Amino acid sequence: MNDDRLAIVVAKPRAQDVIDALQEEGVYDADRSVAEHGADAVAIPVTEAPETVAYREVVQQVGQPRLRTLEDHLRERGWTDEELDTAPGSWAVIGSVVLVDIGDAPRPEEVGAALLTMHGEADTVLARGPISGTHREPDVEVLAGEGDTQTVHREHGIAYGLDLAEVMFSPGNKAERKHMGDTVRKGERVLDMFAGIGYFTLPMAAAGAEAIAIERNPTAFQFLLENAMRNGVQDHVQAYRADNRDVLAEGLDSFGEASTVDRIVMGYYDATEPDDEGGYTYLDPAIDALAPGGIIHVHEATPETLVFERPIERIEAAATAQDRTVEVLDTRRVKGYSEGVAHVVVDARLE
Ligand SMILES: C[S@@+](CC[C@H](N)C(=O)[O-])C[C@H]1O[C@@H](n2cnc3c(N)ncnc32)[C@H](O)[C@@H]1O
Repeated sequence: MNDDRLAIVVAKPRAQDVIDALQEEGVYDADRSVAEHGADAVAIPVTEAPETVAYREVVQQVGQPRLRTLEDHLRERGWTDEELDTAPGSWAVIGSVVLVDIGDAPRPEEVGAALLTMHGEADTVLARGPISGTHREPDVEVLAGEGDTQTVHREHGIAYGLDLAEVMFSPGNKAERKHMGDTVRKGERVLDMFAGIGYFTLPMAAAGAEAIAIERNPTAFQFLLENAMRNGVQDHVQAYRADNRDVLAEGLDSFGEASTVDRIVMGYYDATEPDDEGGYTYLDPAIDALAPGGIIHVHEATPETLVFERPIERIEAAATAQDRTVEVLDTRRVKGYSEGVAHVVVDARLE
């Protein structure tokens, strides 16, 4: 473990009080010298975030010290104000990996080293490039650390094993992953058409749903199977490595499943894509497989001017073509997708 991954910064006159409390709680290594930080403050390296009673008492007396920011770290490395303006404002910690959009920042490896110092739980920092292709494969570059891109990310009680160099993980979809676990009922039959490593399948199966998960990327599929076992839900996940259109064209019943499901998740930006014949590539087979009264969760990357209108219109058009009626239950913005384009979800019940 890096010795200086986490540090608290306090004004010098009070620093000794804080050090005493930290030593008492065993989170400060007394053999290490206290680093000078600016003219009037001291950076105190600690081995874990201090959450202890004695520490809180000190904070009550001297005020809340602050954790060192990325800006603090880069300033120490000589970054100018102008350069700091280009430093990343946010990043994600996924298991043992820090994932950062490096943008126009100079000296990315210094950003990597600083982030590694700040995140004691991480051993690798990756710069995130574009995610491309229908398999949604990421392009990443190791900035700092051991370069181990395989990790297990824990979120809302679910463990997601993955290799960030091989498959995507979208930190911005966290609330949506939780929502899918919260929304299913025990015993419900659900179909995850774009399952990936189990982003939505796992929380739904853990909540008691019986899930059919389809994923065509072999690497993501391998993680999906491992993750079902990792979370102890393998008996509630029936996984198919296939194109969902092929599975649905055959009919779920030809695979020994019930012919329809109660709920379908379409976690793919192009889920509402029209086809060349006036229909919809994925919506048509999905609606066909949805039981009367079933619920569909449709994701889309939507231009801001068309937010909610376009995905709702497409769902309605596809449903009408199959003599089904649509009740929109909810609409959500998940995150920004690109300049002027939002990642949105529509939940709808189809009678
Ligand atoms: C965008 S990723 C999953 C995103 C995920 N829902 C999330 O929250 O981050 C979409 C997945 O669908 C898979 N996929 C795309 N088209 C597919 C198809 N026609 N059949 C099966 N899987 C497909 C891709 O390989 C990818 O793993």
